[in-house]
Amino acid sequence: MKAKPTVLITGASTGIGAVYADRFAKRGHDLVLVARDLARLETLSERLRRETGANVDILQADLTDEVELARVESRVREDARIGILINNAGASAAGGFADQTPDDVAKLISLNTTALTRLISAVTPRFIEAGAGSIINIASVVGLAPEFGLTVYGATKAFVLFLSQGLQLELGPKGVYVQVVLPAATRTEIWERSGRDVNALPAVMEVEELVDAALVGFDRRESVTIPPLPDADQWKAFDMARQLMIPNYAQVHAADRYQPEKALAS
Ligand SMILES: NC(=O)C1=CN([C@@H]2O[C@H](COP(=O)(O)OP(=O)(O)OC[C@H]3O[C@@H](n4cnc5c(N)ncnc54)[C@H](OP(=O)(O)O)[C@@H]3O)[C@@H](O)[C@H]2O)C=CC1
Ligand SMILES: CC(=O)[C@H](N)C(=O)O
Repeated sequence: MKAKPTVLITGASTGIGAVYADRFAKRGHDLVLVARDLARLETLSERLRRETGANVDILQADLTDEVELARVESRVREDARIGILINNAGASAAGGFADQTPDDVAKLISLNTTALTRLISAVTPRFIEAGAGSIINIASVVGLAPEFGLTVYGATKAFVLFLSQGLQLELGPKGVYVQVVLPAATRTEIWERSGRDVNALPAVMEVEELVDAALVGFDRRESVTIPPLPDADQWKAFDMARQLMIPNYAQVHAADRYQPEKALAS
């Protein structure tokens, strides 16, 4: 048996997921690649087998389809060789909230949050029992900035950040490492797929640089990795401001500014 855990990567047919596949195969890991486009998955897996000698399995699945998602859940639940889960598959959508139909919105939520959460839920009991395992969740800086105008997409990514931080607190002491990665604009097909021109953006990172930077964070066992953010202290200050509010939430009375008599007087 190989000493290195097998890595299951969702959304591995192209973009960020395909580069993760390349990098983990070159590090000596076997892979399970998940996406819808079988031809692309086969081309990538053949190249990786040839170049690295890795065992590469393919699981063709639309993660918004309950039955197909259940097959991927079974795989992560039952295959004890899988020790790293990369929740990368995701999509964005053009236009503002009012331009998107209820079905558009539901599909984004289903792929970006429900599928990701179900896969973590499926793998967690096994990782806890082993006292080991890693989960990499791909969020986005958009989840920190409603100002970008990608409201539902950003909300799904805020969910991924929150979920990852909660899981770090719950699973970290049980030996499970959870990393959340927040890329900013990266040159992949996601832009064209969501009807936007990547070349119109002011600054775009190349996908290899993004993944290699995220792996530096992974190797350091960082909890939150924001490859494009120049000053790490900005994230620390933001997170500290959030934590400083926590002791102030438990109160018997509403704050003075909400006391009706004081509000009337002001
Ligand atoms: N590129 C960017 O600027 C940024 C990207 N991100 C995030 O990075 C992640 C990867 O995106 P990126 O590589 O850019 O995007 P791409 O569009 O290049 O790749 C998306 C991947 O997800 C797969 N996928 C899409 N829909 C489904 C589905 N329904 N079921 C299964 N797989 C699916 C695609 O494969 P297939 O079509 O074969 O199913 C593909 O492999 C996403 O979560 C995205 O939100 C975050 C911040 C910035
Ligand atoms: C890929 C997107 O749609 C988004 N702008 C992001 O940077 O996450």
